Amino acid sequence: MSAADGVREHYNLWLGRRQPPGTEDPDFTRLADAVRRLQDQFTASRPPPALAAHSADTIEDLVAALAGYQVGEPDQVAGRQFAAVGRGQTFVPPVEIDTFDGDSVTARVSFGRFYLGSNGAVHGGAISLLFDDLLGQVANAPGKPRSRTASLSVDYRRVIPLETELTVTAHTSRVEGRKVFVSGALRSDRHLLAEAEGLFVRLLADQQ
Ligand SMILES: CCCCCCCC(=O)SCCNC(=O)CCNC(=O)[C@H](O)C(C)(C)COP(=O)(O)OP(=O)(O)OC[C@H]1O[C@@H](n2cnc3c(N)ncnc32)[C@H](O)[C@@H]1OP(=O)(O)O
Repeated sequence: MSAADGVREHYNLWLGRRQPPGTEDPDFTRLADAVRRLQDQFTASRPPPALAAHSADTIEDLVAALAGYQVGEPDQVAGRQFAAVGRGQTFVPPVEIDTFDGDSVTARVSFGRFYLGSNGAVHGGAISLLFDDLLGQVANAPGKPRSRTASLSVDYRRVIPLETELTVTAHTSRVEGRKVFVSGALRSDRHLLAEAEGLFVRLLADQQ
């Protein structure tokens, strides 16, 4: 399967499950996209004081409006909007899944200005976050017991450019008892940029 087949919803891997029918929320998806763009614009902008104050007023009004609709984790929408890039989880870099076969995944990602470290390079923590999330999804793919990250090692091979479409892949390399080892790589069209090795430990009943 590929994204070109028009079955993109099949690759919504979070917890390895499709979004329950009837729970799509296009307005929330739009909101999540707006939050991402706000993060990028905020990071990149140097507004005059009046605009900074006006922006703060506007955002504070929005925070107050949303405060009336707080829900617990089971009812949370953010991170569960599978039609949205990055499933509406605006902390994790915006990943678009292309292929997934149960044990391996290929995806694309482009880091906006929000993820700048310094001197033009993507923040190293954002790369670790990308790998933790994607490798974690592979470890928690459909039919597999729930696991958590015990260890994550990242090798930064080259400076990772902002605002450039990159390919990220992950696959289960081996399983030893409760231990699931997942490998990942981030590439540009010319270079290997970073690699990761993750150890995900399957949870015991009292750890769920
Ligand atoms: C769908 C999801 C997508 C998002 C994915 C995001 C994933 C995450 O970020 S999860 C959040 C971050 N991680 C956590 O909060 C986990 C915190 N840690 C824990 O809860 C525990 O340490 C836990 C559950 C991982 C392991 O604890 P426990 O069940 O007691 O395992 P334990 O018996 O010590 O170890 C089991 C095996 O793993 C090995 N192991 C455990 N930790 C490590 C480690 N850090 N390094 C190497 N090996 C380790 C042990 O040596 C042991 O190996 P063996 O069976 O060969 O002797």
